[in-house]
Amino acid sequence: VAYASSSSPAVNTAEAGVVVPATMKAWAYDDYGDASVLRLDEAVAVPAVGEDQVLVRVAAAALNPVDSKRRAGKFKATDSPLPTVPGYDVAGVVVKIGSKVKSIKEGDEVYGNINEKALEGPKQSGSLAEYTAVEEKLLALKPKNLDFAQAAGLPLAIETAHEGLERAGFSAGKSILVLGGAGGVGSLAIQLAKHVFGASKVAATASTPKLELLKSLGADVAIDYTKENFDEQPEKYDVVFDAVGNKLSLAAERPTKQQTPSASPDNASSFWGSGQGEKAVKVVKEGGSVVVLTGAVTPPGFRFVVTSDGSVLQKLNPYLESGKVKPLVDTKGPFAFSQTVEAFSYLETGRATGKVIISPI
Ligand SMILES: NC(=O)C1=CN([C@@H]2O[C@H](COP(=O)(O)OP(=O)(O)OC[C@H]3O[C@@H](n4cnc5c(N)ncnc54)[C@H](OP(=O)(O)O)[C@@H]3O)[C@@H](O)[C@H]2O)C=CC1
Ligand SMILES: CC[C@H]1OC(C)=C(O)C1=O
Repeated sequence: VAYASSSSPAVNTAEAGVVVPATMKAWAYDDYGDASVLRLDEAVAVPAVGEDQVLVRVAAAALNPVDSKRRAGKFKATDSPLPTVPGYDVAGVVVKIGSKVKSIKEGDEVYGNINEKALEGPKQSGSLAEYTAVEEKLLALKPKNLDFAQAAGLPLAIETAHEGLERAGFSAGKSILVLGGAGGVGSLAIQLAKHVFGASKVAATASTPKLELLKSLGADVAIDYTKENFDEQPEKYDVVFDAVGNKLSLAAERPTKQQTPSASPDNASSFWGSGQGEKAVKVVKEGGSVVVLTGAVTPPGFRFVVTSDGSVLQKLNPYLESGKVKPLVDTKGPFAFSQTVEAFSYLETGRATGKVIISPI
């Protein structure tokens, strides 16, 4: 199947000893729907490389909720044309560079989120493939101490955590409550707040089995949301970061699950949380802000959509290479490339601890 490419078709030829095939294996879908629309295509055209792009031989990819929401057609109005090869996060080796590429060379080990604007025309040919083409400005050199699977899980989640903290004006000496501290974004929001921004206090929520994990990431206080409601605590915070987000209902709309102390995560298992933004405003200090990633938002809450930026990864690389900030890979993975549907099904339970990784590819 040929995929439209944003650049003039380039002939994939042998360059500098690297043989780039004309076709590749990739996961794709022709229609919107649940994970059953995914198919493994053995002969997808290797994407052409624009003058400002590089071609990456994919070693690992990470799944994000936006992949599932996009496949469900939630953003079809601004999506690129079908068929789609999904996947935002990539880690791999550069095998071809465009004529205007300056800071990356063939053989470099890189990582990044391949879609500058997550919902506005995401690439038709994504990272769940043997090759993907991506703008140099969206990539950074992989941290030397991380393997490809660990690196692949960082870009979109760490860029979201970083952008949310920046937009909230978070800074040293401030306090923060992270809702959903065990997730891809939440686990990085805790670490960045504590170890990069210099938080005076970090509190976070998760279910019972994950409380010690929150502490290990840097949380001073771990709140078990199955036993207590964070919005009934007396403490108030300079920033509340809602990294739980909203549910993904592929089926007909269901009533929003109200979080109650007796609720167990299993009751919410098919949801990405139930949008905690409204309750978050009850525990934010006067003049503080609430970071909302999806769903309803009321002031002092704000919502944003992550922008991919290789320079943010570059800036955070020292924290990653020193071990101050660590990737969290869900131990059910990494999933084999052939197990991508199973991996999406697991992600869509809303119970992933850190990132769901596909590797090797
Ligand atoms: N606006 C934007 O640009 C972006 C938006 N998002 C959105 O943010 C949300 C989170 O994304 P991501 O981190 O990748 O999601 P994940 O799939 O990684 O989140 C899974 C985690 O959520 C936790 N969780 C679920 N419900 C609750 C709850 N009620 N309270 C506390 N923790 C809970 C689970 O912990 P447990 O098992 O203990 O419940 C689990 O560890 C999604 O809705 C996503 O679409 C993400 C990135 C960018
Ligand atoms: C509405 C926010 C949307 O954008 C991303 C990247 C998600 O995961 C979303 O839900």
